[in-house]
Amino acid sequence: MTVTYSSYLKVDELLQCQQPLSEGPEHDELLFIVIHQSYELWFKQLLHELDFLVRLFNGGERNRALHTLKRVETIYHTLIQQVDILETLTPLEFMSFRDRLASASGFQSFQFRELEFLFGAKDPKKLENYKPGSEHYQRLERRLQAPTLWDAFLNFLAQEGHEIPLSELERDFSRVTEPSRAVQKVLIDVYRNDPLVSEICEALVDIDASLQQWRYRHVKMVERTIGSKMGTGGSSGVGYLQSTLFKPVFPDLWAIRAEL
Ligand code: HEM
Ligand SMILES: N[C@@H](CC(=O)c1ccccc1NC=O)C(=O)O
Repeated sequence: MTVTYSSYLKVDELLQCQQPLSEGPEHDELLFIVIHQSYELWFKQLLHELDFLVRLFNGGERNRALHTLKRVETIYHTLIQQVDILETLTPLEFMSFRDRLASASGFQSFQFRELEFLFGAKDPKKLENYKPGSEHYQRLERRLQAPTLWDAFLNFLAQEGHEIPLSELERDFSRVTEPSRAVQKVLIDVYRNDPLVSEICEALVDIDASLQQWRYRHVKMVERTIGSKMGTGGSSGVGYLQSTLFKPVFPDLWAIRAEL
């Protein structure tokens, strides 16, 4: 069969995937679904790029790593911009279908959790939201045990001849990355002596800043939409989301800035 725009992109299948639950249905529910589905598609693309990036770091491919980092950052930029659209959803518009969401919540986005794990925000408690043995559980379990993007970067630095302690390279990957003074000393040296690798460091800082910015935009959007209501996922809502702010995923890159 000839390939056409619709057959290649599976447009008919794609357009079947937006199924509002409200009576009517309520006008604004479609926007809510479309926004979330587009986030999930971009999460898929980000996981694809970041898995590739881990391989590029392990293979010492500095130029392609930098190129991929720039693409990742551009996608995050778009994800942050998308919050603008959701901010046009007023509290009354959201309330017109919110009860239909029952206990469903962004809490349950397994791709979001996979991204967190890849960035090093490891937390076995996050698995409790999924059924043991299910595909989503297995995906998360695999990511919990796997080296993070930062681990791959440290591996790359070690291959380039930098003195990364063995305790960092062979750490327990299922744990959060802790700041390390030895790594910070290497990074300071990189910033002073290796322009391309320092550009890679800056691209990592850009991404870290974007992750934090997304959280900030999400919590302010939530605050204007549901105020102090509890979250459908069972958390306190805005208060819980505020507690997730200002946690960098690459703390060593922030720690050294006063010494540069
Ligand atoms: C009107 C729009 C939205 C509202 C009112 C909202 C509200 C909330 C609330 C209250 C929570 C806390 C968990 C809970 O108890 O439910 C939460 C978590 C979350 N939301 Fe949203 N959200 C909205 C849109 C989005 C969008 C578009 C995304 C993109 C995928 C998203 C992703 C997430 C994620 C990933 C979490 C978990 C955060 C974490 O645990 O660190 N949300 N949201
Ligand atoms: N947690 C939100 C509901 C919500 O936003 C949501 C519900 C189902 C699927 C995705 C969602 N988005 C992010 O949390 C609330 O408490 O209103």
